[in-house]
Amino acid sequence: MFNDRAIPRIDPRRPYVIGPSGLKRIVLGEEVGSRELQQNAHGHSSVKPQRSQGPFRLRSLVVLHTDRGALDEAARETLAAAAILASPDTEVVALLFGGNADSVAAAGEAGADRVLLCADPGFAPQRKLAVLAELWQREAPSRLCLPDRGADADLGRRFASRQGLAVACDVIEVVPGREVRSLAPAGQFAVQPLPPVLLLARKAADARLPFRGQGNDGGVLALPDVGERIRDLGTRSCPASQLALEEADLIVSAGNGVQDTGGLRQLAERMGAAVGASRVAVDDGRFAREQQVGATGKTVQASAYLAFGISGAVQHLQGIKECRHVIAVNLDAAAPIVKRADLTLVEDCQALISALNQLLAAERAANPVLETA
Ligand SMILES: Cc1cc2nc3c(=O)[nH]c(=O)nc-3n(C[C@H](O)[C@H](O)[C@H](O)COP(=O)(O)OP(=O)(O)OC[C@H]3O[C@@H](n4cnc5c(N)ncnc54)[C@H](O)[C@@H]3O)c2cc1C
Repeated sequence: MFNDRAIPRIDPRRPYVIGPSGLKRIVLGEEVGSRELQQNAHGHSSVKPQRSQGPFRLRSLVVLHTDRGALDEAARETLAAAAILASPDTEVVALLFGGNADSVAAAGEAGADRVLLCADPGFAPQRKLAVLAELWQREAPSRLCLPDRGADADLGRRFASRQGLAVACDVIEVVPGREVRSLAPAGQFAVQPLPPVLLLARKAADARLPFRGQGNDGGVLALPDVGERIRDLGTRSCPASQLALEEADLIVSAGNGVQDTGGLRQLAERMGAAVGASRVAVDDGRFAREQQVGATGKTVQASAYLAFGISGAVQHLQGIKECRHVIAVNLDAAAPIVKRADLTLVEDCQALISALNQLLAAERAANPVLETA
């Protein structure tokens, strides 16, 4: 175990990183790659060069579940990592579950040289394992990369276990030909010899590659009927109010500027959002202690954090530093939250909460399906 808080990442903008042990860790093809990137950045060329023209002798396989054909950031990062680690004679082959023609092009841009598509029947691990096992045998890749999240992580672990292959999870760094480093608790990371199956943590690689893959269409793989014995019971949604704040993707949060707490709770319920609060609003008894966000409350990671009447004191901002988008509603255009927010509405929050509630109520009345959703 190493104790190193400054965790190095695979960054294609740099041809390599020298680690604490003095090892050159990440090889970004040739040094030419970084010069091409600089040229692109200065507008000398808008088309990215191909990582490799081939011919290919080896293969690296990436398996991804798309979101209705779209590649999310974790998928792009995994393709980028595979492409960064591939030698010029290694072809990056991507298998996309639920992909379409658009995803073939997107995967090519993200670093794939050949893209294979396969239907996604949902949770069907045995059928997917059969496809993957066949592909593994046919292509004989030297490495399999998947994002360590959701369906990809599940399939990667099952595949490694079924094939008796060593696997590294939560990988944040790869030393080509040698070892991988994975996240471990308390700012540490664990080191293990480079295994054939890599499950990559978020941000293990920068998805903005200075090159692209060949993006060839490798055709469609059929899902074999292997008599799936695992039954998919589907997913059930629970009211956002029952969700732990740390798990919520959308949070409506109230500060001292919110007087209409009933209206705010109603808005959160109608938006399917969890409710958070500043310490002042909690101390005042308007919200429960477990709803407090900040240094002495919860640290949240929502995609969108709506801050109503919150000044944005440093202790509060500490709790929302990992939120993707922050929208602030405040009467004071100079409040500190404005600097952190991606969008600020200089507006009375009572009036806005009431208007949004009316809007959502009217929308539900016009579309009763939303009422039961
Ligand atoms: C050791 C320590 C730990 C702390 N930990 C935390 C913590 O974990 N979390 C936390 O939140 N705080 C914490 N605090 C408190 C923090 O310093 C602030 O006091 C607190 O965050 C302020 O809460 P607020 O923004 O809701 O209230 P205020 O500072 O009172 O701000 C209210 C804001 O609402 C705006 N406003 C008022 N009326 C309206 C209206 N009608 N419409 C729109 N906007 C309006 C105002 O312009 C203002 O910006 C901590 C403090 C200390 C010392």
